[in-house]
Amino acid sequence: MERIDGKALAAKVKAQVAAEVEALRGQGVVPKLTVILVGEDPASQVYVGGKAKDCAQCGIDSEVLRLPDSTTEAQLLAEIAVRNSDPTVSGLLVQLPLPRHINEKKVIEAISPEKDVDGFTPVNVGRLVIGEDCFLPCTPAGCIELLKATGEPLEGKRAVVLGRSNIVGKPMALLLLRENATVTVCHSRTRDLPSVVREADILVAAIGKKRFVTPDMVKEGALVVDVGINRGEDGKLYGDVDEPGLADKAGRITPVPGGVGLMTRAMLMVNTLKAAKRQHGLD
Ligand SMILES: NC(=O)C1=CN([C@@H]2O[C@H](COP(=O)(O)OP(=O)(O)OC[C@H]3O[C@@H](n4cnc5c(N)ncnc54)[C@H](OP(=O)(O)O)[C@@H]3O)[C@@H](O)[C@H]2O)C=CC1
Ligand SMILES: Nc1nc(=O)c2c([nH]1)NC[C@@H]1CN(c3ccc(C(=O)N[C@@H](CCC(=O)O)C(=O)O)cc3)C=[N+]21
Repeated sequence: MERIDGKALAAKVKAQVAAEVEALRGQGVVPKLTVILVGEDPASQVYVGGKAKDCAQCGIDSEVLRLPDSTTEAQLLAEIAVRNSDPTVSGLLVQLPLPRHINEKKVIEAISPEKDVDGFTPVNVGRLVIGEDCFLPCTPAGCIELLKATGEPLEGKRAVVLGRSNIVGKPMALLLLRENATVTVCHSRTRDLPSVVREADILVAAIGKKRFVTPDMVKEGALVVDVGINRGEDGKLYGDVDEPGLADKAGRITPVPGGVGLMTRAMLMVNTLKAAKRQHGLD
């Protein structure tokens, strides 16, 4: 299979954002992203560092608020409220997962929908479902951009999404539907999953299991988007798809690393720019 270059596409998207940010700054508007990180999760530390770097590349101001693991839910909600009403903050996100003593649902619901650059709040999810303008969740939006970059039409294709989480699988299915693909969603209760997956012209794997998708499950010529980020015992990153095993098949695949993760970050920059423009009546 041929690789779809997420690094190149992410660089292109960020360059476009940077050019628009520069123009906005000329009009006196400075986009800013605030990331709230609670606790010491090592993966989250890495992701948050990546986001700050992307902001710098795009000319977007960024602020990371690091709160200790002992932070109470009430304290976190109070910090969110401060950013919601701070006009210099364009986009606000709370890095997941949160420590167990904090209710994730309550926290997400506290974020102002106009600053919800993750697209996780019920208001944005609802807008997505009914096809209104909204902040698209970054990972599924990045997957669509990677698929479109292949130049292959998505319309009418049979798409299979592996996984039904609120942040990846479910919104992914909605975005593919919007592209006029015929969409099936698989999960842990799906019967005879390999035979469903074999039907896919477009396969999006987001279940969080290292190399779960084996070559026998993949149709010849398929477009495969590998969302999985699994750290192996060797310390390396592995996708949900056995990419080396697909070497001799026709089709295209996004690599891990170098695929969806980078596009997730690029789409966050797109959303932060969009938030800033809207808050200044420029969109
Ligand atoms: N590249 C990126 O930017 C991002 C990558 N990720 C990665 O994507 C992966 C998925 O993340 P996320 O959606 O948050 O994960 P969740 O754990 O929230 O969801 C996993 C989904 O996969 C399903 N599933 C689990 N095991 C099986 C199985 N054996 N057979 C069929 N279905 C199964 C679950 O089914 P059920 O609902 O029935 O339990 C669930 O719907 C992870 O590796 C994560 O690290 C996530 C976000 C961003
Ligand atoms: N509120 C919130 N929003 C998120 O968007 C969010 C989150 N919480 N929690 C965790 C997941 C995961 N996620 C990734 C982001 C970048 C890479 C990424 O840059 N990956 C690189 C490799 C990074 C590495 O080498 O470790 C790549 O795939 O090439 C991966 C995964 C965002 N998430």
